Amino acid sequence: MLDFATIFPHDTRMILELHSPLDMHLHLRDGDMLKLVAPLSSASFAGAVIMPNLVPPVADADAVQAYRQRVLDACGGDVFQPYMTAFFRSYSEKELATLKELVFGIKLYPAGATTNSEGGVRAMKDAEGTMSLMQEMGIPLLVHGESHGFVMDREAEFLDVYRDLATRFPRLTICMEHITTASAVRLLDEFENLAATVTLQHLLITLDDVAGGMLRPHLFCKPIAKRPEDREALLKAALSGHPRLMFGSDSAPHPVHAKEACGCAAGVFTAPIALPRLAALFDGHGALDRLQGFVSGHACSLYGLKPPARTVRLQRRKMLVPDAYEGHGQKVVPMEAGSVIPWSLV
Ligand SMILES: NC(=O)N[C@@H](CC(=O)O)C(=O)O
Ligand SMILES: [Zn+2]
Ligand SMILES: [Zn+2]
Repeated sequence: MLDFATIFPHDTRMILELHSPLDMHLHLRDGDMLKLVAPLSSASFAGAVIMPNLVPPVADADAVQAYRQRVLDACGGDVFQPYMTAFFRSYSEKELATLKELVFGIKLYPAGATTNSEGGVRAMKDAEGTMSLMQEMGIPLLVHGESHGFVMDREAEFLDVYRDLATRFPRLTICMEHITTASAVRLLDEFENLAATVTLQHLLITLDDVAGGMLRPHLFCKPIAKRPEDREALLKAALSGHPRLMFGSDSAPHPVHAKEACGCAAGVFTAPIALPRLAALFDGHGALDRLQGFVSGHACSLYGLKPPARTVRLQRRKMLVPDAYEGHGQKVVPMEAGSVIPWSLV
């Protein structure tokens, strides 16, 4: 695996080759939605960490294996490695031993914090036994880190939980999923066993973009986008190549009728624009050489991943983002629908 992407600046089109890009946090759903969105991820990425918040959640070995097969079937012919996760609950040592062979990690949701998380953890102390087994067995813990407090403060309030877990389980790799605040970026540097993913939207937008003018349902997600200084801190960490910060799109498709509704579902659909939009962002900051690490290298080093060898080529040529993606009776609207991105997949 090469450390750096290959850049061909002499080409007027400017081609960027990414080696085995990975999406470290992805919702593919199931059924017809899975059939529509899986190929849009496998067209760009060599692999992805697949979230388990289906209804019912993916919470045992049989469910993981069956879901993995449905994901592979939906990706068609693309070489794509689904890194499966199981929904956190109290698991026995025997169950964890079986799961360890099948999953990348176990994903903890505080009960009710986000989409399909009702069966999540109600009291963190009930989770300790399983976490301690995970630590012994080397199974990473992925966390949706939000309290049940005021919406803008939920992540900041959860940071004490991360601190506590990182201290009490020093050999457990804990990934703070989709961080949105400057304080979470600072916490990353306090503990070697903490890692984090960050989404495309949280590098680009603030709450102003969601609700500062006309309400933009397709930018509404959990955790909600925060303040300009938070976005700056996330962007700075990503562009500077922070080794424990990884790209995780959190691409979370909901049918258009669930987004354009008086009760709007949380989740931004970014899978098909993620890599071109990231290339445009990193290019705009003169940091294209940092993209390979962000979308693959950091994750491979941290978790010892060996994704399938695949080269994904991007070019500095315009992409018009479709108004919607439709198929299999489903319709989903991507972020930046109808706009032009200066980069595209070759
Ligand atoms: N991010 C979101 O707003 N929604 C995600 C769940 C999650 O990752 O929290 C979803 O599954 O829709
Ligand atoms: Zn989440
Ligand atoms: Zn998510």
